[in-house]
Amino acid sequence: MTTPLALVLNAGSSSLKFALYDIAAAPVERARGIVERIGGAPRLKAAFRADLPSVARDLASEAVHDHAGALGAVLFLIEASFPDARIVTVGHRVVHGGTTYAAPIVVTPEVLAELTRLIPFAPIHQPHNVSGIEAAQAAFPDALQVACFDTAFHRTQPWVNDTYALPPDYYARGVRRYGFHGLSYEYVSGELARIAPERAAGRVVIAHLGNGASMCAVEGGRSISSTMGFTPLDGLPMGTRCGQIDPGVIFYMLAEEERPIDDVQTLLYTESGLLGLSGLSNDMRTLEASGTAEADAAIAYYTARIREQVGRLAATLGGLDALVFTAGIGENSPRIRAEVCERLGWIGIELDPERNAASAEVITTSASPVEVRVVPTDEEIVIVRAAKSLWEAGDAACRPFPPDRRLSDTKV
Ligand SMILES: Nc1ncnc2c1ncn2[C@@H]1O[C@H](COP(=O)(O)OP(=O)(O)O)[C@@H](O)[C@H]1O
Ligand SMILES: CC(=O)OP(=O)(O)O
Ligand SMILES: [Mg+2]
Repeated sequence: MTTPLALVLNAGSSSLKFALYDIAAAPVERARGIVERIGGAPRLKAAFRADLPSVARDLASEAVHDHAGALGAVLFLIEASFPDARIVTVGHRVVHGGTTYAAPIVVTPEVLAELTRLIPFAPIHQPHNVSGIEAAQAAFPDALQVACFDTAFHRTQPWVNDTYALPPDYYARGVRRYGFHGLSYEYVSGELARIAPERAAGRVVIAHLGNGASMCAVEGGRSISSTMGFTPLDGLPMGTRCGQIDPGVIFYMLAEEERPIDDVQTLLYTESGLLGLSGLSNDMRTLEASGTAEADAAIAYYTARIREQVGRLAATLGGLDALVFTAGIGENSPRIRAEVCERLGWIGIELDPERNAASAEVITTSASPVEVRVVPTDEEIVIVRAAKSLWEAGDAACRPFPPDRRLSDTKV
C-alpha cells in the first residue's frame, strides 16, 4: 500500500480511540477502533473499511489494563492489519496546550518538553498524551507527529469568562480557565453549522458527556464559556472526577484530615464523581442497568448539575437557541437526556419522548422554541484534517503562536 496514511490517537481518561485515514485527497477513513474501559474490564474493538475485509474484532485482553498496554495493542493491530502501511503523519489529541498552544502544531523536542511540563495540570490525561507521542515516534520514526489541543477552541473566550478572581499576576502566569473537549466542540459546532445553520448562528450550548464531561456556550461557532477550568477536574461531576467543589473542602482534607496532597488528588480525580457517589461504577451503562438507590442518586446528582449549567450558560449567552448532546453518554442515553431536560420547560425545551428514545437527530417537538439535538462527535476527523494540512505544508510548518491576550485587549 503506497497511499499516504495518517494515524490518529485519541487518549481519553478511560479509553484510547484510534483511526487510520488515507490522506491522498480528502481524508478517507480506513479503520477505526477503541480500547474502552481502561482500568476496568478493557475491551478492544476495531472496524476496517473500504477495500479491506469489513470485520469487527472484539477482544478481551489481559494486557490492556492501562493506557500503555492499550496503545501497544492498537499498534500491534495496525501493524498486523496494514503490514505495508505508509504512515506519514500521526495526529494526537493532547488535552492541555497551556497558554502557548492555540492551534495544532508539529511536535518538536521543545514542544514535547512543554507538553510534559503541563502534566500536573491534566494528570489523568496528559501523561497518556505524552507517552502516546513518544510511542508513535518510536513506532513511526519518519512520520510527522502533530499535536491537537482540547484547550485551543476555548481561546476565544472573553476575559470575564476565562479568569479567576485572583490577583492579575496569576492570569499572566497561566492560572486561568482553559476549558477542554475543544476538538469535540469544534467538530460538533461545525456539524451544527452544516445541518442547522440558523440555530448554529445563534446561542448554542453543547453538552459533551463522556467519561469526562463538560459543557460549552458557543455563539456564532466561537466558545464563550466552558464548565471546565484550569484543569479537567472542574465543572460537571464525571465518571471518576468530582467536578466543581468548594476549595474549602480541599483545605479541610489537607489541613484537618492531614491527607497527603497526592492522596487528595487521587480522590478527586479517580475515586469521586459517579463512581464515588454510587460506590459501584464510573460507567453510565453499568449505573443505568443496576437500578440501585445509590446508582439512581448518582445519576440524579449528575443530571441536576448538567441542568444547572444549561441555565448558567444560557444566561451567559443571553438566551438559548439550541442544546446539543454529544459523546458516549450524550449520544446514547435517552434517560440522561430526559432527566436533564425534565425541568427545562421554562427555557423553551419541550422534549419529544419518542424521538429521544430513538436518539433522533432532533429530540424536541416541532413546537419546541429551543431545539435539542444529538450530534455524534468525531474528534479524530478534526485531528486528521490538521495533521494532513501540516504534513502537506512540510515539516517546518510550526504555526506561530498567537500573541497572548492582555487584559486591555479583552472585550468584556
Ligand atoms: N448506550 C449507552 N447508554 C449509556 N451510557 C453509555 C452508552 N454507551 C456509552 N455510554 C457511556 O459513555 C461513557 C464513555 O463515553 P466516551 O465519550 O467514550 O468517553 P471518553 O472518551 O471520555 O473515554 C461511559 O460512561 C459509557 O458508559
Ligand atoms: C478533558 C477530558 O475530560 O477528556 P475525557 O473526556 O476524554 O476524559
Ligand atoms: Mg473522550
